[in-house]
Amino acid sequence: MWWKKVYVDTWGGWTRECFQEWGSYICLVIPSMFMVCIERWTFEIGNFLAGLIDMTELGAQGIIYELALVAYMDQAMEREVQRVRQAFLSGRSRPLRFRLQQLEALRRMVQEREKDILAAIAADLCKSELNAYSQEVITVLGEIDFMLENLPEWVTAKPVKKNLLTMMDEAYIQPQPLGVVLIIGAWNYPFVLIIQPLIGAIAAGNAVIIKPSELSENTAKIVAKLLPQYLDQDLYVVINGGVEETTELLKQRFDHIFYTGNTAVGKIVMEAAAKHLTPVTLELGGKSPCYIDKDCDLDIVCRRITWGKYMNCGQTCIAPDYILCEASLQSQIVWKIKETVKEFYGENIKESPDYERIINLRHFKRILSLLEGQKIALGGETDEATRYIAPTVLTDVDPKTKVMQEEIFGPVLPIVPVKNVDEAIDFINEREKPLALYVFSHNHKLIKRMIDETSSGGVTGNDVIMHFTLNSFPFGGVGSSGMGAYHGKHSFDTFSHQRPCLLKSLKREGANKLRYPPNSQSKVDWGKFFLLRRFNKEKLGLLVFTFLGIVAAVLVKKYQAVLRRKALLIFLVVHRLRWSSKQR
Ligand SMILES: NC(=O)c1ccc[n+]([C@@H]2O[C@H](COP(=O)([O-])OP(=O)(O)OC[C@H]3O[C@@H](n4cnc5c(N)ncnc54)[C@H](O)[C@@H]3O)[C@@H](O)[C@H]2O)c1
Ligand SMILES: CCCCCCCCCCCCCCCCCC=O
Repeated sequence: MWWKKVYVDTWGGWTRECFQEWGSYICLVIPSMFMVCIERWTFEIGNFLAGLIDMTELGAQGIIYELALVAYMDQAMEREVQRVRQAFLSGRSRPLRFRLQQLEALRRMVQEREKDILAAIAADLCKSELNAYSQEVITVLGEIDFMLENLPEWVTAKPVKKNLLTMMDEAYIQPQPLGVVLIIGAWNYPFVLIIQPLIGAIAAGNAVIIKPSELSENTAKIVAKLLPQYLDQDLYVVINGGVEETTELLKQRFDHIFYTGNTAVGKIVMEAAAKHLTPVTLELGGKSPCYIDKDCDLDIVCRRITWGKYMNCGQTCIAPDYILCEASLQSQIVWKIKETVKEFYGENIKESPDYERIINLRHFKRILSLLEGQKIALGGETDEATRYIAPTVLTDVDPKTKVMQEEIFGPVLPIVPVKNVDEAIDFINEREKPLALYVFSHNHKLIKRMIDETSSGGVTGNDVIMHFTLNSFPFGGVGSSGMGAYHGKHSFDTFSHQRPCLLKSLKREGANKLRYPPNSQSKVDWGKFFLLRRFNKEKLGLLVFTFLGIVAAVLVKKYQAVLRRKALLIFLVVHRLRWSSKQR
């Protein structure tokens, strides 16, 4: 029956997760039209009954339970966000000491539970634990250390330059937390993509709801299990679930939404955020081009591209999506990539612990469909049972074919021949702005030109991926590859409000009279003088005179005692001279 599927999906997804995590249970088994499933004690009884009755046999009543579930989910989401907001409003996430403690606790979690985390990532992506460590855990630990080192400096108020009207006042920028932040993660680097933004959000003093990707379910589960054991349970909450649950979650009001994933869903997230005027950071994808100039060392170039393209089986947002180069370079590139693949993964790639698998059957089939009608110069072997796709290179690819119309996100590397760098630049500029751009050449000027004449989220010259590792860089897209950025200080800024604070004195009202009504030409002239530093020529003399007067007054006040002594001395000397001349 159709409802069974819906029912089982829901039961098997967020609902079960959520109730397990909250330590309460759901009641759905009272065979009656009047099912009530709101309060915890009801769930406890219901859960007991659920053990006794096979719910899938309940027929039409299942539909009612399903409706009750949806209604419950609405309320549950709302209550959960409310709970986190209350925790934020308590103010305890704000003090620097608390933020540092939480970041240290997070670091402890990663270190103490490293094995569990690596096992979960490995299970989701068929990834070796060594690779999971170097691609995800290192990044997280590095980011925490960087935050702990710099946070005390970042949280302090920064004085700003003042104008003549505020020169006697206190003016500074105070970074402040935004409030409750929603972080939605993607499956391809399932740990780092939720924990790295979490680090920034904690550092900035926010409360956070994390929604990991349902496709990397092992990592989603381990994060939901571990975080409450180490972090404040009311401020930092994990909600697991799929599209249905994320849709419910997006109906709630947040103070910032940080989303990582594909561009189409990015639009859904932004639309939902717009209903509450919630600002968003969208870490999206796209087709990242890689231009290879003929003036370069092809051995090194191909080794670096092979590493970045086939890492995580091509499922990396900033993997080189396709190569642009002169047609004559193609065969050499294919040959050198082939040699490198052998060097990296051995003769039998399937046996290599360093070669991952495609996340699910849907993506497997999607990637296979991109190969149709293409000239496969390397690879192309596949195995549906294990979702294996060999490192593949396509040559002489027509830009109009499907493989060049969507982000590949798999181990398939098309080469599109271009005549020269001019054509490569035009090719890039005619398409959506990519998340990353790569250019290889000995010619530094050519690299600079490529950077100046194109746009992309980030660029690496003579390598791939590596700009991601530098946390002094803002990491993010531009145009359809995203908006906003994070990593290091950029994360802190993303999750902070830069609040301008001006503290005036209630004294010196004389100067303030200039801005009070009634207005006059003279007041406007003074305004021009104070704010624009522009002088009315006719009044220049008067201004200079006033200024000199002020200077004289200040000097007199400051050197009063000295002047008095000097005046007395002069008087005595003059008096003495006059007296001696009289004597003569
Ligand atoms: N810029 C980056 O940092 C970055 C990093 C990783 C991946 N990506 C991009 O992400 C894409 C791959 O990820 P994905 O999108 O397949 O991941 P995904 O399927 O895990 O989806 C991402 C998140 O969106 C949620 N989601 C999916 N459909 C939804 C809907 N209809 N409404 C609301 N929420 C929904 C999912 O639950 C998940 O949490 C690629 O385009 C890749 O380039 C970008
Ligand atoms: C000596 C061993 C050094 C190991 C470190 C090597 C650096 C590895 C860098 C991996 C970077 C992973 C990229 C993650 C991108 C995630 C965002 C997009 O999907």
